Amino acid sequence: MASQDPSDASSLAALGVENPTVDGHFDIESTLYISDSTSFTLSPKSLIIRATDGAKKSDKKSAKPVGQSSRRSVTLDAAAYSEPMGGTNTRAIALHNILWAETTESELLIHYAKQSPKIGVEAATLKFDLEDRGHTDTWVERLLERAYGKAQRKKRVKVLINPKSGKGAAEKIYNRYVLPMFDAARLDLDVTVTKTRGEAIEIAESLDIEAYDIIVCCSGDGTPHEVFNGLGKRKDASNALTKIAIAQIPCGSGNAMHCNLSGSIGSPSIAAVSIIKGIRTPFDLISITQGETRYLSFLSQALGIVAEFDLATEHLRWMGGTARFTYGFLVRAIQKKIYPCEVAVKVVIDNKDDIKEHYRKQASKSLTSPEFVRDEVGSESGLPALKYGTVKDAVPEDWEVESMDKMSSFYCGNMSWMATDVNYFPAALPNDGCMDMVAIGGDISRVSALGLLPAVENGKFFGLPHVSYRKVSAYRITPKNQADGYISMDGERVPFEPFQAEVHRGLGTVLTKDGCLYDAPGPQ
Ligand SMILES: Nc1ncnc2c1ncn2[C@@H]1O[C@H](COP(=O)(O)OP(=O)(O)OP(=O)(O)O)[C@@H](O)[C@H]1O
Repeated sequence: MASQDPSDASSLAALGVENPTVDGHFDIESTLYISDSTSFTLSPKSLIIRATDGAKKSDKKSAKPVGQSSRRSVTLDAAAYSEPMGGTNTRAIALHNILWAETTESELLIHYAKQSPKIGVEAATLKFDLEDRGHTDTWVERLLERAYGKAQRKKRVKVLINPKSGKGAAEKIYNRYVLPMFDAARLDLDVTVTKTRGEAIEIAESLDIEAYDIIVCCSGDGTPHEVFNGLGKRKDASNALTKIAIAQIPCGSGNAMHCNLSGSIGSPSIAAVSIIKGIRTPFDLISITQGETRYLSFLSQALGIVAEFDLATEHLRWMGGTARFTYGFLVRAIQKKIYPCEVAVKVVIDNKDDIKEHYRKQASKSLTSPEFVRDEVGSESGLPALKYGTVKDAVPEDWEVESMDKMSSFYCGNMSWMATDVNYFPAALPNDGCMDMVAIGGDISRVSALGLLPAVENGKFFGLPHVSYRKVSAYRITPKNQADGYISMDGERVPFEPFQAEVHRGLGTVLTKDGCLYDAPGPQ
């Protein structure tokens, strides 16, 4: 059934709202009237609230804390209707930003993430008097269905806060910007502030995986690395890595995971909304074997320029991620340092046009029905068996072996963004069973070397002729003729020794916005 449009279409257009009507009429099922003066309409992407001045309520004292672990009242948005629109007040809130909705005896409450120029978004609540209850409860459920889509509501969260990450402000960041959002969305929270290095490994290793849905790391990338490895040490590792999704609130010096999954430039409150609304997505993980050890890498492996500037410029952390990245890269590019090595690779796609096509196909599937693939694992297995053995075994015959005597930078990535503004692996996908490998020879000119970084920043890096970009499923790298050097694994230093890497398709789980892709523009 449809009724005449109760709103002013030009007002909605002025708000940038998509047309909420069906054939020029409002869908009555999506519209709720709670009084003569107040109506709510669900459009495909927004909640449209239309109310006359008399409908607003601004009693701050009546704002109640929400969620069981609230230590902070949500903000009552008294100024919500301060945008007069042609005699009425009309307001649109993106469904992505609707955190929760509920009714009391006499009120309808809508908790949402309100745009904030300073911090991205902040928790706020709209309250309305319920004069006519009508089908309000049914409509509230419909609102939540639309606002959450495929995302799980009321996720049960183990929060790990690393108080030493970044500038040491993780606890403050969590309490100020994240907790109000999580409380508003009714997440079930269990918080631990880590006391020592490596504690996140132990927590993940002994976690009751039936009691939680996600682990949120308020940290840099070192803590998620520990969490993946803690889950990977369990007897039921494969099950645990499938069951528990890992997420990050950016609190460290490197927050690449967050950049890939919520696309924001370091806003903890936007990251919180991405986690609340995040859709479980199978995520490839990589087994690394080095010496006698085996562990998991989720982000990247590097040897050469990238590893050296990342690890050898720790003393320059005060510069901030991008500036330090730029500085370290430039210094080493000018020096034309080389890092001879042998690389043996199981190549999947070695042609940039085919890689673009591979990405395009996956991206178009995300709009319809994404297909997820998880490698087969035994029913109660730990980590999956290694298909290609370890670094100590013979190199498989079908791998391509190259002696790179003038290697400048070897970088292999499992996600797109390696830092804010550094989309080094634009073709990376969460669940294609491939790592993206970029090798750059040391014999390129200084001018070309200096052009690499701006190209990473302006999205032209992928297309540069001297950038070799391949999709691979396994490789081994063996440094040659160097007593010592830097190898970086997810940004952490590991021994300067040969290592082998192998992808396990969909072994892990993350939360993405669309359930399919990283929040990155793709290869150009
Ligand atoms: N209370 C603590 N004291 C000291 N180290 C800790 C503590 N809690 C966690 N850690 C360690 O801090 C390391 C780095 O953490 P994380 O990556 O989260 O932050 P970061 O600021 O980005 O650091 P880095 O740049 O060194 O990776 C992890 O290896 C973790 O084990």
